[in-house]
Amino acid sequence: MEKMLIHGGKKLSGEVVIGGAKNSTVALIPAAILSRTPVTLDSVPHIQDVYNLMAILDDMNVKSDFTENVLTIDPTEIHDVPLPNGKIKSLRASYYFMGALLGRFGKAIVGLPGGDDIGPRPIDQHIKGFEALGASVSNEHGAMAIKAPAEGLHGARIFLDMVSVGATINVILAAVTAKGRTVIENAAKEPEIIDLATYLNNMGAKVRGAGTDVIRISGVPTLEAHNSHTIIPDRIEAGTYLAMAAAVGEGVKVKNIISEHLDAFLAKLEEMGVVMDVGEDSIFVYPSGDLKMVQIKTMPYPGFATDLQQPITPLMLKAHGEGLIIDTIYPKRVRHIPELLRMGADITIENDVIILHHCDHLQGTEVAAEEIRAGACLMIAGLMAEGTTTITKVDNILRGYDRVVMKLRGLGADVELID
Ligand SMILES: CC(=O)N[C@H]1[C@@H](OP(=O)(O)OP(=O)(O)OC[C@H]2O[C@@H](n3ccc(=O)[nH]c3=O)[C@H](O)[C@@H]2O)O[C@H](CO)[C@@H](O)[C@@H]1O
Ligand SMILES: C=C(OP(=O)(O)O)C(=O)O
Repeated sequence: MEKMLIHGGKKLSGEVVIGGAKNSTVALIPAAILSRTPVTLDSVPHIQDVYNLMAILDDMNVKSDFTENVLTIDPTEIHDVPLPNGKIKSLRASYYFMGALLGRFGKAIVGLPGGDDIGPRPIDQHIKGFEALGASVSNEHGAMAIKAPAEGLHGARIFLDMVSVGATINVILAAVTAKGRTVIENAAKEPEIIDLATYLNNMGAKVRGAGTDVIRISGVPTLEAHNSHTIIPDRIEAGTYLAMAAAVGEGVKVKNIISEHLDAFLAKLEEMGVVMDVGEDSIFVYPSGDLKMVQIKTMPYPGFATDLQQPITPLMLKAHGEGLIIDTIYPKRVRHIPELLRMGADITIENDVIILHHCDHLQGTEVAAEEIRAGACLMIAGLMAEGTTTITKVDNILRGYDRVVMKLRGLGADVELID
């Protein structure tokens, strides 16, 4: 298994271009099987999650081709096969095949997904949504067996018990071809949900209200893609490079950004004293002076993203005073903390509250990227640290960060992957 070596202490400068959003891409690829014609996606990130989804498509006789940043998917010869195991376990978003297969064939057998180990990640709201649309759902030896009634799925009113990105998307995927009208209340409002709705609507679906907490869907019989879809920029990758630029930059421009998607994050950087020029689709980060400690509470969008609490942590270590992080989405998402402690950070956890203090010196050592954003945190810490940081379990980073070594080197970082 590969390891990432970071020789710390170098200042970064120059430009980095953000790729298409992982969390859009991993929904758009399963959604492609709803189309009766080939689908083209542009601005696709080079991440392992994409290759794993392509392998799952292949199991269904759906051929795909990924050249440069363009992914073409041909679902015209799709076979309706069960997907109980294999690559399904390699990522979280494989659960979108539940909604997509149900929408396309009226049935699905899909193994329980893998993905980041960041505390409990139940899928009860997905199941509640499928059942409301008329499907029966059972757990058969660890795989979900979902079946529409003989007359097909019907529209329904579904009030989600909590705001869930995955459940909102899965219900949309199943409902776009259900008979009648579906209303999802307390829906997630993430930009990736708007991206999915735009893509499906361009195939002939009728999804209204994406980006608000009430989504209305009028079912249509079939979908056909006729245009290429350009994926929105990855706001989490962008936030990671912005935090990195503020921590170890000597002037870094982060390009291909929709800054409105990062409002809560940018407000926190400003509160810390990070100086930025926010342009139309890029942000320039000036070298940091004295930074102020802040308190962060993660919330569903448009609040501060849980996926950015770890990437901002090393930057907070540079600030003076006591800082707090409370992750209300995943309170146990603290797998980066023991690794940072071993690098010399001053951090404690009390009742799921992360308490941070200023730290003058991080020391490179061997640390493990236990999940994707823990990995992002450790990359930034490694760049700040003296000496060499060796990050193990680097697959967790590569599954979601587009060409990360090339991008870091482009900014002047001394980084390499070794076996
Ligand atoms: C592929 C993808 O897009 N992943 C993102 C998605 O994950 P994912 O879609 O899995 O996360 P959700 O938005 O569903 O989870 C939000 C919260 O709801 C809970 N919950 C969710 C569903 C359910 O049926 N029951 C339930 O209790 C979860 O445990 C969590 O506490 O949103 C998370 C929260 O922004 C992000 O960290 C992930 O990067
Ligand atoms: C938790 C994440 O991903 P996933 O939902 O794919 O595990 C993430 O991207 O931070």
